[in-house]
Order: sequence, then C-alpha cells, then structure tokens
Amino acid sequence: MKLLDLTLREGEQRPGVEYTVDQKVDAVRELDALGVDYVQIGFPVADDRTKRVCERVDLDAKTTGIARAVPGDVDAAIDAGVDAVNLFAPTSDRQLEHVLGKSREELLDTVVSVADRARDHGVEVHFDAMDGFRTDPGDLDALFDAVDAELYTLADTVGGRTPAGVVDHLDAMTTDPGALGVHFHDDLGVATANTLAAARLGVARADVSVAGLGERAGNAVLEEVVAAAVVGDEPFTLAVDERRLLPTARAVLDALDEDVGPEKALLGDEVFSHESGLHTAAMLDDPATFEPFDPARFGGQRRLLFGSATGTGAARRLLERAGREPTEERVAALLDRLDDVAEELSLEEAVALAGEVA
Ligand SMILES: CC(=O)SCCNC(=O)CCNC(=O)[C@H](O)C(C)(C)COP(=O)(O)OP(=O)(O)OC[C@H]1O[C@@H](n2cnc3c(N)ncnc32)[C@H](O)[C@@H]1OP(=O)(O)O
Ligand SMILES: O=C(O)CCC(=O)C(=O)O
Repeated sequence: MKLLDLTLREGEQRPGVEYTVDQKVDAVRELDALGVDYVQIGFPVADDRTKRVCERVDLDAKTTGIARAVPGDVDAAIDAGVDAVNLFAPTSDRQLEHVLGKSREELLDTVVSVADRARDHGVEVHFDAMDGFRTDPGDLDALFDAVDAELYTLADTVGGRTPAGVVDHLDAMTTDPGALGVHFHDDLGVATANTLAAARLGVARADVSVAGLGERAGNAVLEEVVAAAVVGDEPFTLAVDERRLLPTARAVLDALDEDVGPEKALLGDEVFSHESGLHTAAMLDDPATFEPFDPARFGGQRRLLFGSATGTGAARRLLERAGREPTEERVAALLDRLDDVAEELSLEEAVALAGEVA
C-alpha cells in the first residue's frame, strides 16, 4: 500500500496553525528519507508557500497539493510545481447541496473537465471524494468511472466511520479496491483502525499524518499505520524504512514546533517505559512479556526503571546481572536502597547499585 503524508496540509487546518516555508522544507525532507510515497505540501491556490517549498526540494517522493474542482485551483497547483494534484470535491448529497450548491450531474461534468485540464498539463491526478464515506456507493462508482484519474480516494471527512462500516461501504462498491485510496479523520478515535480495515481489503493508498496532526481530532496516524503494517495481525507491505520511523516522526514534530502527550502511542515519552515490579522482573528475562514489539525495530528505545515499585523478583535479577549472589539479605538491602531513590534508576544505574549493596 502507498502512503500519502498530509501532515503539512492537514496540520495547518487547525485553528491558529501555519507552518513557515523553512519548517515545511525540513519536514518534507525527513518524510522523504523515511520513504513515504507522496507528501502533500499544501493548498496552492490558498497559499504561495506550496510553490516556494516545491522550488526548494528535490524528492524521491511525489509532491502533491490539493485543489477544488475549479480551473483556478488546478492552475495554481500546476504553477506551484507539484507532481500530483489531489482534486477534491464533495460527493455526498448533503455536501453537494450545502458546500457546492450543484447537482450530481453538474459535479460530474465539472470534475471530469477539471481533471482533464490537470492531466493535460502533465500532472498526476488523484480524485478525492470529500464525504465519500457518506456517499451512496453506486454514486461513487459512477463518478469514479467517469473521471480519468490515477486513484480515487474516499474521505471520511467528518470522522464518523468505524471499521465495520468502512468494510461494508468499500464492499458495496464495484470499483476495484486497488484503484482506491482512503482518508480518515479521528473524531471517533478509530482513524488508524479504519485505515487498517481498508488495507485489509487491498486499497492502494492511505492518507496519514505524523502524530495524526490534522483538522479537529486529526487523521490516521503515520507511526501507527506503519507499525501495524509490520507487527500487526495482518502485516502488509509499505515502502517506508521502518527503522527510521520514530526518529523521523520526532524530527518532523521538531521541525514544525509540534508536540505530543507522554502517552501518545509510539511517540510519547512514556510509552516504552516500564516501572511496575511485576513487569520489570519478567522483562529482565524476556522483554516481550510486557511489550508488543521491540521499540528498536522502529528506532525507539525501551526503558526499564527501578525504584519504589521494584519487587524482589527484579531485585534478584539485578543482583545476578551485577554478578552478585541474590541472597535474601542482599535482596532486602537493594530494595531498601531502591525505595530511597529520589528518581527512578535506569537499568544500568540499578545494576550499578546492586553491585554496591553489602
Ligand atoms: C480539503 C478540505 O478539507 S477543505 C479546504 C480547507 N482549507 C481551506 O479552506 C484553506 C483556506 N481557505 C481559503 O483560503 C479560501 O476559503 C479559498 C481560497 C480556498 C476559497 O476562497 P473563496 O472562493 O473566496 O470563498 P469560499 O471559501 O467561501 O469558497 C466557496 C466557493 O468554493 C466552492 N467550492 C468549495 N469546495 C469546492 C470544491 N471541492 N470544488 C469546487 N468548488 C468548491 C463553493 O461552491 C463556493 O463557490 P462560489 O463562490 O461560486 O459559491
Ligand atoms: O482528501 C482531500 O483531498 C481533501 C479532503 C479532506 O481532507 C477531507 O475530506 O477530509
């Protein structure tokens, strides 16, 4: 499956957020080195930074910009120099009426002609059905059939879908999943799960963003999709270099002056840290007892911590690592010392302490 990273465009759709050209250039280079297939730089008709970024980068990934189904937006994308245009248009009855004010027939004519205009200028055309997951599957098939595009994406624009509905919706379409992309928002907290459900059906492309940065609750999370592709129940192939995943995601966040909470899956400061006595004791023997994968696989690092939550099992193992006989007295002495530490000790520090107790 291909990945389109849209951190730069969706991240900026949050109130008050605007990235500078320098920030975007730095972030784009990181994402390119990771190996994502497409990087969405921005909305060319609405900002001149997309063009300025494109002028400064030379990537293996294809650059994209979004464009409404209007000639001026497509011309701005062409002028910006993106490799591909994500031509988006509302496709649900509700959005057709209130966003576009057009009939379905008018929509089809407009999208067909604007897509042709883009392709005639040598730009790869992707057609994105905004609110596609609230659009009748037959209407989507008819539209996709009429529009000449590289790929057709269904967007869960309001983030209201869950995996079962995603599967039912895609199953109800006649368009081959291999011609489809998916774009999920995280309003129900299941954007990544939805993406995995779609991947299982064989969709060709998924939109993701670093840390899920995007409008409202954000989007499917790049790190989570990549990690699940590698260690999830049903592995699938991506072009990214998984060992660079977490360093890249952190570098992108740094470049964009963004942050995540300590419990954020894969990226948070605490998610690879273990302190509970029962867990650390077992993990000293076999780390897999209490972790789903070795964080090093994605460029992360496990931290075992020792202090007042440490129990006799871990203390015994620490003494053994320090080359000491784990007598009852030593175990008790080590536990006393660990009880007193002001801040939890790392494994190395705890082994050193185990070497010191009488
Ligand atoms: C991809 C998404 O999530 S939606 C994009 C979100 N991003 C932004 O909105 C970026 C900031 N926006 C802007 O700078 C401005 O809104 C612009 C430049 C995009 C457009 O500005 P304006 O045309 O002045 O006004 P407005 O935002 O109200 O656009 C409404 C027009 O766009 C049309 N429109 C909206 N979506 C589409 C679409 N996908 N395809 C074709 N036309 C569309 C509407 O029908 C309406 O047309 P009308 O003016 O003929 O009635
Ligand atoms: O996917 C696109 O090109 C824009 C549409 C979008 O971001 C959405 O519907 O949420």
